Amino acid sequence: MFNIPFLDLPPLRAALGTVTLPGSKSISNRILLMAALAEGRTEIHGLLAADDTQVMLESLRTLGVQWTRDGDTVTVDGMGGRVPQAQADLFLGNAGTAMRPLAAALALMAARYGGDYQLRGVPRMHERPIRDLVDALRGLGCQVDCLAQAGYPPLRLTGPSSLHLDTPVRVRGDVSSQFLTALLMALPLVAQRDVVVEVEGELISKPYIDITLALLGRFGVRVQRDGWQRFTIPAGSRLQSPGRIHVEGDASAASYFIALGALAALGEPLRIEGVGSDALQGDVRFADAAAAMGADIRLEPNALLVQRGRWPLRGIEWDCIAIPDAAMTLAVMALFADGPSKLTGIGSWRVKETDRIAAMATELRKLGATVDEGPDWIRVEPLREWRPASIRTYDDHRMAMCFSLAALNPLGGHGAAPVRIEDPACVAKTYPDYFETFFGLVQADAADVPVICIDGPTASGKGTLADELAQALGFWVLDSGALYRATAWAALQAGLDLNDEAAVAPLAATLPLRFAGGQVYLGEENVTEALRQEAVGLGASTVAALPAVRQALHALQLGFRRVPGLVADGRDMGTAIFPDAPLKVFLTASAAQRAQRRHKQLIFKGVSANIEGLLADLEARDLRDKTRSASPLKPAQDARLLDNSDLTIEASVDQVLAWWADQRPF
Ligand SMILES: Nc1ncnc2c1ncn2[C@@H]1O[C@H](COP(=O)(O)OP(=O)(O)OP(=O)(O)O)[C@@H](O)[C@H]1O
Ligand SMILES: Nc1ccn([C@H]2C[C@H](O)[C@@H](COP(=O)(O)O)O2)c(=O)n1
Repeated sequence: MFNIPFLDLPPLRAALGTVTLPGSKSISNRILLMAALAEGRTEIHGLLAADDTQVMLESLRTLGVQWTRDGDTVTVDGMGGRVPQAQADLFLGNAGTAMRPLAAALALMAARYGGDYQLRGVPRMHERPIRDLVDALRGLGCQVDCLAQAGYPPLRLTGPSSLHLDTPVRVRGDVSSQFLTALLMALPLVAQRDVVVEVEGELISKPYIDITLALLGRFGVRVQRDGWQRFTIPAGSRLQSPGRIHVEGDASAASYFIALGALAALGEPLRIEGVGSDALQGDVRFADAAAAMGADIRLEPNALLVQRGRWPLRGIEWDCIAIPDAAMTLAVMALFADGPSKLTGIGSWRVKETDRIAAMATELRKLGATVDEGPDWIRVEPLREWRPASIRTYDDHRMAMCFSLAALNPLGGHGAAPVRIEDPACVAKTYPDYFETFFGLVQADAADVPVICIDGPTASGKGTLADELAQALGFWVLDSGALYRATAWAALQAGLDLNDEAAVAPLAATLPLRFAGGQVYLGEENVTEALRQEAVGLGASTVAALPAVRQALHALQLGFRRVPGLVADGRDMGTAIFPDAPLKVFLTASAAQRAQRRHKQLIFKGVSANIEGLLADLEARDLRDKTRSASPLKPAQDARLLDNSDLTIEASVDQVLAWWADQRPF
């Protein structure tokens, strides 16, 4: 996950490949709660691993429910209708799918058996209304207190108290369908007689109620539904584990990849695995809206294949009442259309992680779009001239994910503007690896992918600086010295003369080199430590002087220029490999300082070294690197010089980040 203040996306041109969706958030949290309330043990496969499911799991643990995790399988020992802990204080972050159902289940259990539970969350959770559920629970006889503001969390649920199950429970359905879901999941706990729930007002997000009913069915509870106004939980209903259950892929998350396919899968379709025509989730109907905009979509039972169809996309008017979460993606797709698009039925956006209508309108305007909004609708004009924009995400995972699609702007006409996503880690709520997955599918012109070059002599701190910059910006790193070191090491292993260009160059051209998890492998062998030996460094300096070796490693180095960007460390990054890089830094420090740093580094690793010897080796290496004819070590004409002899690592990093910030258009 990119746990950094912002992530810059370069302009993107195409998409290709296969994505396997993470488990659905809505299904994961419903199943977790039902499994916890049920009798018996439930093995849940494909559970979403994200913040919202984590808060549910932790809350269940606090309540005394036993569970274990093995990869994406979680096994829950059901508590059979009675919470082991009669008292608990639960923190539920901003997870509506945890707050509402837990509130209903714990209120009923406190009423029946006695108890004292407090439910709280992040500040935004305390602004999200829960009055309709509180009113319904109070109507049932539960004791529910709003601890701060009436109608909002935090809540305190206490008991015992007498429940009135003989008259229908009334709940409003026009703010959030989660209130009804919460009651439907909790009421089987007390259904000694038929319990009737009546919905007041037009029920929104009906497909989510379908999911609830289908999952209750898997847990042995057959709710009778009369239209969308009346639901009966039959007397004697009890949640019983189905044994094993599988969580289907997240259909709301699929919307980003459906859009990606519609915009940018030009030759062959993007394959999206985890949801398809068999999906329980209503958000899969997002595919209808995308198709209406012109996407070419094929459905398989558990997969979607999407490519660009009509182009530009068609502007649409769409009632999104059934697909509120996925509908945000349509608002960004609308930028690529041939006319305006109007999305209606999205009043619930106002009470989600943020006021999504306001947030969406504000951020689309930053890109240059004309946007109108109303209480429950938004109208977006297509964009002709794209502006680089820094997108605020409001701690809302869906803002971050759907605005990643704005980086496809070169496809929209006169674009090619980078897009900055602020606080990209907010995707942790439902899709921690979203950006990694996205980057694995998209393609950009190499010239659009930014590179920061850090060249300089040995032990000046290039590698340290490159790693820190890459970490701060979410970029890839190229340690080009490792390629020369690996060549020297392989040549030494093969008993070659390091000056034998004809023998060493073919070795460089076919190096089975692999970087993984901060380690360097040659074939199956981990050579990380071996390559850092001083003798190998000196050997690298020798083979690096051979033009055929440099030529053999050229294409390999270019291949590291990948979305979202690269920090490249070496001797000729700015002069020979990435001459068009937007920022080149030539990093130096006095030879005495560098010898001292290397000495400290070696002693720390437990390698004995003497400072005079190191200084002599380092000066010999400098001389060879600077005086060779092929790509000698020297600053590029447009390089910024940074002498860090008297700078800390942090100060060097801050300086380069400041130079980088000056270049960015945000
Ligand atoms: N500004 C700095 N101040 C003090 N120490 C530093 C500074 N920058 C780097 N160092 C330390 O110097 C040592 C050498 O740094 P590093 O390995 O990054 O150099 P390098 O230029 O990449 O070397 P090489 O070219 O040999 O790979 C490390 O122990 C690092 O922590
Ligand atoms: N782009 C590069 C990177 C490295 N070299 C040579 C010169 C160095 O002495 C040797 C080892 O590099 P290090 O790991 O110390 O950065 O490799 C080069 O010529 N060009």
